[in-house]
Amino acid sequence: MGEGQREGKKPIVELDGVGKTYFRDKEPVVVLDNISLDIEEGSYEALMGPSGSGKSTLLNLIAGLDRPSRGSARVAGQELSGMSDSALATFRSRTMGFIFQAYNLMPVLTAVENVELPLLLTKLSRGERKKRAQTALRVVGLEERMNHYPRQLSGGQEQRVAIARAIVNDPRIIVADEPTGDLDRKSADEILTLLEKLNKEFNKTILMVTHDPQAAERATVIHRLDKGNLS
Ligand SMILES: Nc1ncnc2c1ncn2[C@@H]1O[C@H](COP(=O)(O)OP(=O)(O)OP(=O)(O)O)[C@@H](O)[C@H]1O
Repeated sequence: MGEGQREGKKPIVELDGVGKTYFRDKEPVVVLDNISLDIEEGSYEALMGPSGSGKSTLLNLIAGLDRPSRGSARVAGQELSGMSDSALATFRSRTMGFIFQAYNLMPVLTAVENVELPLLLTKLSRGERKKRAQTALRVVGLEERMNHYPRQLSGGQEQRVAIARAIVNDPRIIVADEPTGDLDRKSADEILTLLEKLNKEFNKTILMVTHDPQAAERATVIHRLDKGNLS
């Protein structure tokens, strides 16, 4: 047995001494101080903390939307800190699914066309793209609405379309920033149940930023961020 096999699988997210400093009027603002965090593949983890504590900044670093100022961020086996913009874009399109509070659907596109969008960057044929988009809509229970426009859908349904769009490229990790922030309790619970299904049935690793304690409780691990550090 090789050394690697004996050690077992490495975490899908490995942050070591990660910091992020922004500059405002040339003054440094330390948003993340010294974050070390491992996330195992297949886990469902929540990130909580007061407003301005750096939750979205941390999520964006893990997702490859931004780069750390200090430290090492290894995600899905790749070191993100020194990566070029184009390498980061490739990393995101292969590894990440994104869900935001504001669903960010294109109003002029139907549900199925919105879900197909991430696949336009791939070499898949038109027919294959449509088939995959329909499959993703089936997973979120919205196949019947595939030809509806966003304005013809409820907020909860719009978020389900956004989730279908997030999973259409079969990402290993889903990052969700306040995915239930704009929804009533019932729709929020439906979205949380769907995220649980993606985690349990499809083995997606999920990292969710939330202010909602009921949402965080559905995750298996809750991390708390305070003034740029995990407590
Ligand atoms: N691009 C940027 N340039 C300068 N400062 C930034 C930038 N992005 C975030 N910040 C600052 O970093 C701090 C943390 O922001 P962040 O959005 O990560 O917090 P948060 O915990 O997600 O907050 P909230 O719960 O209110 O969304 C804030 O003080 C914010 O103003």
